Amino acid sequence: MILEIKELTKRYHEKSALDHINLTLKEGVYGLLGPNGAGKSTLMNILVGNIEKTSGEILWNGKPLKECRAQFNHGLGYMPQNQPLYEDFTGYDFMGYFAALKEIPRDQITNEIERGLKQVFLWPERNQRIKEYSGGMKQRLLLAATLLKDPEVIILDEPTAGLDPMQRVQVRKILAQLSKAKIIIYATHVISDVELIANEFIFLKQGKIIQRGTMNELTELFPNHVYEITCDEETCEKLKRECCVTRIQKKNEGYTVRVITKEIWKDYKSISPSLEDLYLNDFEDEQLWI
Ligand SMILES: Nc1ncnc2c1ncn2[C@@H]1O[C@H](COP(=O)(O)OP(=O)(O)OP(=O)(O)O)[C@@H](O)[C@H]1O
Repeated sequence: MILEIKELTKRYHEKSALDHINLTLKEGVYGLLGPNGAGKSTLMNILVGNIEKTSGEILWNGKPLKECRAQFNHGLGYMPQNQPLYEDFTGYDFMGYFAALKEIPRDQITNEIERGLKQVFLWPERNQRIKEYSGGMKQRLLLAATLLKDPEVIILDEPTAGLDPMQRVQVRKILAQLSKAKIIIYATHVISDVELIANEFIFLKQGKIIQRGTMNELTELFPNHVYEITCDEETCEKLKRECCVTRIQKKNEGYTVRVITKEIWKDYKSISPSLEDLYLNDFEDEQLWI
């Protein structure tokens, strides 16, 4: 399975939402990270066929996607942002509706719905109306509908939007249990959602890929720029003014401050960067400083 994206560009009038994107995706989980307006949804909408690209090429197993769109979409599960739900349906009926849309054969529908609802731990609530579901239950139902028919390509646009930390963990666990023989593209600006489950990370900024790689590959590119310094309040304030501070902990002996620096500080011992450090460094101009 191979999805190749070559020089993909999408322009809205003069503005490039995607600017010559090149990506080769094989089986694995890809964390697509970037702030608001980076181009994540545009990329996913082009892949699923909702919008037209301006230029570039997408190949699915070596064939231009436009020549095998029906076949590609047949094995695709897409969970867009802000997907509407039929609030008067029960969870079970909603799955039935999606199963029909996905043309699951009649004799398999019952089993598929049961498998799907159990997978997201909603089987006991299957006969409740969706309007009685919590936000987390609704997201899990949408995920179950997306996973119907066991798609080989799964595209998720902010699947944990609006969820509390426990519910985020639940969604992460469901995704981590899926078969490895899939291409999963998971777009988010919440690092912790993908940090543990993605094999590779793609950082998108203003329509361009600015970083791409495994955690090791990305962190190796960024040695000696992250420090954890124990200091007094005055130094802590100075660091906040002058550096990118990503965490402050108040302790008995003072403050422990996690800092990303542009220069190498020879007097201090650097620590390994986390994915969040890399993200904050790359998108520093778009973040609020602590
Ligand atoms: N229909 C449209 N017309 C004009 N500009 C658009 C349209 N859709 C998206 N854009 C612009 O394209 C850029 C990329 O938007 P996109 O929605 O892909 O970003 P995103 O990374 O998904 O953001 P978010 O995290 O907020 O969903 C933005 O500057 C956006 O304003």
